[in-house]
Amino acid sequence: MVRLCTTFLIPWCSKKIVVIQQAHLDNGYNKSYNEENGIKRGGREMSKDIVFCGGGNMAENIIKGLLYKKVVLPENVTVNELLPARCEYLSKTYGITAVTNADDAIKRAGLVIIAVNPLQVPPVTKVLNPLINEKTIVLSIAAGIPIKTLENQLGSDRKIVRVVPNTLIQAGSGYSAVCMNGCCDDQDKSLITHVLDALGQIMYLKEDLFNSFSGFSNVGPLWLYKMVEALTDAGVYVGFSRTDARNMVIKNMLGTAVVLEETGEHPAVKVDQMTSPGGVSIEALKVLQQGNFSSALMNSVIAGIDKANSIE
Ligand SMILES: NC(=O)C1=CN([C@@H]2O[C@H](COP(=O)(O)OP(=O)(O)OC[C@H]3O[C@@H](n4cnc5c(N)ncnc54)[C@H](O)[C@@H]3O)[C@@H](O)[C@H]2O)C=CC1
Ligand SMILES: O=C(O)[C@@H]1CCC=N1
Repeated sequence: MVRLCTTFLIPWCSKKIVVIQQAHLDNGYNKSYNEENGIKRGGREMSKDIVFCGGGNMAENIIKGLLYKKVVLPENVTVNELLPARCEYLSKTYGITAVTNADDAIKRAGLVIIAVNPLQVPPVTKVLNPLINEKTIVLSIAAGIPIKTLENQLGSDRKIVRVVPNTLIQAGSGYSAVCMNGCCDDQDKSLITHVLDALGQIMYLKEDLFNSFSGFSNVGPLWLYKMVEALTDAGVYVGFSRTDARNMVIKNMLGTAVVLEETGEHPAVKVDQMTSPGGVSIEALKVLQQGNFSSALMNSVIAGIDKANSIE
């Protein structure tokens, strides 16, 4: 099951609201990848070929997003992946080319995306080095590998982009952080923006904020998943079925996000409005404060950022 975003206009509000709805993988999301299933050739596809080095989870999520949003056509995507079984899966599922040696495709590519684990980056850049040229954009999503390191391996005259990708690509919501070296120009920036737009929102950041971005925004869904889990358990504890409890929590979470985004109000204002004197909410809030909820979250964010700093 994946989630698709649909925009609706609601009567009392001039802005569009994004409503996340569920769709079965086999019924829609996947179909649009495959031209035989009637993919429409819009006018926004990239004219350049994309090569992914590494065809793991992140590469697959990005490919899904790009194909679903029609940023590229399947015939313009090649994956260079070590594992033959993975190549077979990716090419069958998405109609793209996935091979263990993609040297020719790399030579032709406008954009090469490094999507291997950080320790696997040096062997990949060694392969790329003789195959890319000063026009190729090399975009790396490898956590904790700075642009300087990539420049050392590929040449400081190469166009290099570093991205910490959104972890909620499936929902098309969540920020990706981007920075690029001095070889990239405005045209490269608009191409990268166009590509990353398909995954969610984009934030251009100085590279020295990347570890903080990883520990705060990229890890972000983790705290929300844990909150859904804990609240669902609480719902079960007080007698609701697990399904009902989960549904209630998820709708509350979606609704809360919509209210905050649409009104721009501080969450404390909304809490003030909910807490009637001597009522139920203020009682719940008192006990939550005793559990040091805010402090636990802040410490957890800091721990993630510390870890990111220690890896780099
Ligand atoms: N998983 C996540 O939520 C996030 C991951 N990242 C970064 O994305 C990168 C990829 O992560 P995942 O997709 O989760 O890893 P993964 O382990 O699922 O995928 C890596 C793939 O690269 C292949 N590979 C290894 N060496 C290769 C080589 N020399 N040539 C071609 N293919 C090779 C492996 O066989 C594997 O399929 C990592 O650097 C990670 O730091 C960044 C943000 C979030
Ligand atoms: O845990 C990690 O290393 C990365 C950062 C956010 C998601 N995965």
